[in-house]
Amino acid sequence: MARYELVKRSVALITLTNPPVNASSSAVRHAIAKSMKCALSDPEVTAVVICGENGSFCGGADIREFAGPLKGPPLVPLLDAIEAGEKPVVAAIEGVALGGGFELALVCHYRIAHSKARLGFPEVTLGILPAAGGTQRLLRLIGIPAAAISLKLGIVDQVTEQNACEVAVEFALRAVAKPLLSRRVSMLTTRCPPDLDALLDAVTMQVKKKAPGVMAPLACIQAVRAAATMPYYKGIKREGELMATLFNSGQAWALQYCFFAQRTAGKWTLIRSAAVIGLGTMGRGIAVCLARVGISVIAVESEKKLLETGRQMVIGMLERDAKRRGVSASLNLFKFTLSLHDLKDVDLVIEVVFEDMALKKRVFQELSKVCRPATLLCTNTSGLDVDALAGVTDRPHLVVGMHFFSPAHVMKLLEVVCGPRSSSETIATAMSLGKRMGKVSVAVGNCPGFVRNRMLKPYIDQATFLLEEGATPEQIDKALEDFGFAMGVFRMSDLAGLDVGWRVRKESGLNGSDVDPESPPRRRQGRRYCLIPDMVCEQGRFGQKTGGGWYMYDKRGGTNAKPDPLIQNLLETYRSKYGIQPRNISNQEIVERCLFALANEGFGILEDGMAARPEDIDVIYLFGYGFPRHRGGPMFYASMVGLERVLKRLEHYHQAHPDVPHLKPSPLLKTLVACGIPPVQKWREHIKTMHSHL
Ligand SMILES: C[C@H](O)[C@H](C)C(=O)SCCNC(=O)CCNC(=O)[C@H](O)C(C)(C)COP(=O)([O-])OP(=O)([O-])OC[C@H]1O[C@@H](n2cnc3c(N)ncnc32)[C@H](O)[C@@H]1OP(=O)([O-])[O-]
Repeated sequence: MARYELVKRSVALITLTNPPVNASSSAVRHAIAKSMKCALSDPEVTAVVICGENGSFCGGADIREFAGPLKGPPLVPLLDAIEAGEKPVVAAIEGVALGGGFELALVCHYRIAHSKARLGFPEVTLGILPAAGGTQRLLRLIGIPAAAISLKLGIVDQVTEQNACEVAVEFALRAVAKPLLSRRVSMLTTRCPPDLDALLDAVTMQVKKKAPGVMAPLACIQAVRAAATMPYYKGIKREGELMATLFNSGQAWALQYCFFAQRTAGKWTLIRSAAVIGLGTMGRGIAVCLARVGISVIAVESEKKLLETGRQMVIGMLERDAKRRGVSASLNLFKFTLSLHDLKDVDLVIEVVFEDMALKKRVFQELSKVCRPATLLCTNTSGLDVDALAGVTDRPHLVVGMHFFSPAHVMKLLEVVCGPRSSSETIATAMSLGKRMGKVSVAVGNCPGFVRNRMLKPYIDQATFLLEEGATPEQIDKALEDFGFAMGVFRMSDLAGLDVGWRVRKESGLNGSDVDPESPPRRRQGRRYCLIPDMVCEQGRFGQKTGGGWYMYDKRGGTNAKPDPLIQNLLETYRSKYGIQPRNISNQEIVERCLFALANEGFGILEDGMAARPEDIDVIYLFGYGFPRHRGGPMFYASMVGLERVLKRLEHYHQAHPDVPHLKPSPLLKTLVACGIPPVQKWREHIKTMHSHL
């Protein structure tokens, strides 16, 4: 609810953390009190800066708490104590400082505001008045009457275009030696015009005319009178009395009701209830994503034991998630069942069963029978044909892919897979549901692997070919990490698990009993194939979860990757078995082969109309594979390198490895080079095939 840290050795930085607007809930007030105590008692700390997380200082008291009894430390003594403290406190205001948030800023000894910050007292719109000294301090600061911008009025000490927090920390360091007395706003005397009574009477008349019968503005005028005529300690008492009357009035209840009603009315949605079929790792993550945004979820499993395990895991995840966000876990939104018949009324179903087409088809056929005709049927397949599933239902237009990435409740990317028969409304609903769940949703076409996984294949293939040719997993990872990836390809594969890819390769006849016995070594289906990943899996090494994969780990689930002599051995044996003379491979070759193959597939995807634009591909890689943001994404990176150079290098590598089709430059890349290399944003104009929905 508030983070406390020491910056520049002597400034205590208190960051309010209560999304979305850092309202001063009881937990936030408690955290402020605790942090201030820490800051004032720590001899290292010479000054304090208070700011809010995510570009918002504080939206005031937490209105949701108004309905219940007051919990946590009351605001007035808390704010008075901040003002009275012996160390300078600076407010760093970005976004909003409203109501109690503005009052918090007013007790700080200095205020630094971003030029776009909004400061004010909207309490009258809630039927109340600023009741933590706001009416008393603001008037002492700016006098009566006052209307102009904050800096001129002297509300803020500095306006900045920069990061207000950083500016405030520097400001705080300079403020350390200065006396605080004149900075305590409650000690100032309100500047009053000589005709105060006449002025306030005139304003009262105006208010009565403009808002007849409305109590809060009139109470505000009385509070202003108190600020003008009484010392602070009496004025604040008067403010409190006026608040007490307003707070329990029907007008305040009605206005606060309107505040929330207005926001609820805007939340119209097609999807109120959903079902998740399959409670494996993915299904559980998806179920949590749905419940987190208030959608009721029916979770389905095929066996009692699996259902019970899934139930316990989901509850654990929800509780941890709710604790982290400081809200209560939405367990009541869940129903767990073994029967698909319970899904007859849901608005949307997400199928997350095993990656097996026949099984998925059976589920979709069954869903067609049990769900009402308007229910959307979504699949979380990571690469199977969405249209083939649509084909077994009675409503192909309502079938769409929603491809989440593991762990689904953490990873931001969602690929919305548009089949040729998915209707625009279906796609729009899936896209908006993704947005509601806080995902970055990208609409993609229905091709094997969709965008993220389709591009990943050539990238990983290159890495394994480089292993054959003489590189080690450590060397390849290091080159990619130096490029900017948080993890190289092998460390990343160990984290994700190697078994899924192994199974997919078996199913597509690339290894196992379906392989043509006549096929030459290290070739499958007419192209180069590296057997090393299969050999690693055959040893039961599936990555971090089994304690070993491309690296070794100290335990199952361990994350500390160490080079494994066993892998080194395996590589040497492999090379000598197939007569490969290992060579020294440069980091440049590693980066070029992996990243140009990745981008080349991206050009292919654009050409096939499976992504609408290069920006979509880049966003998929930023959020779905941790592509280094400062490189812009694979397509933008290619444009930065220069498409001509990318083309030349691909031609060079393809010549050296003619049995690797992924290195053959895509026709779109050639076209773009031939037509003068337009900027990324214009590539779309050169694509011939466009997907109808993208
Ligand atoms: C002691 C002291 O003297 C007194 C007694 C007080 O301090 S009384 C309190 C005084 N403070 C206010 O009157 C500020 C009221 N809020 C606003 O004016 C606006 O919200 C905003 C800050 C200018 C942002 O506008 P927005 O257009 O960007 O988004 P939004 O959709 O409006 O809001 C985004 C989400 O934030 C929620 N929210 C906003 N302010 C909140 C608040 N103060 N308390 C609780 N929730 C709040 C809102 O319900 C919505 O939630 P959800 O719908 O997403 O679940």
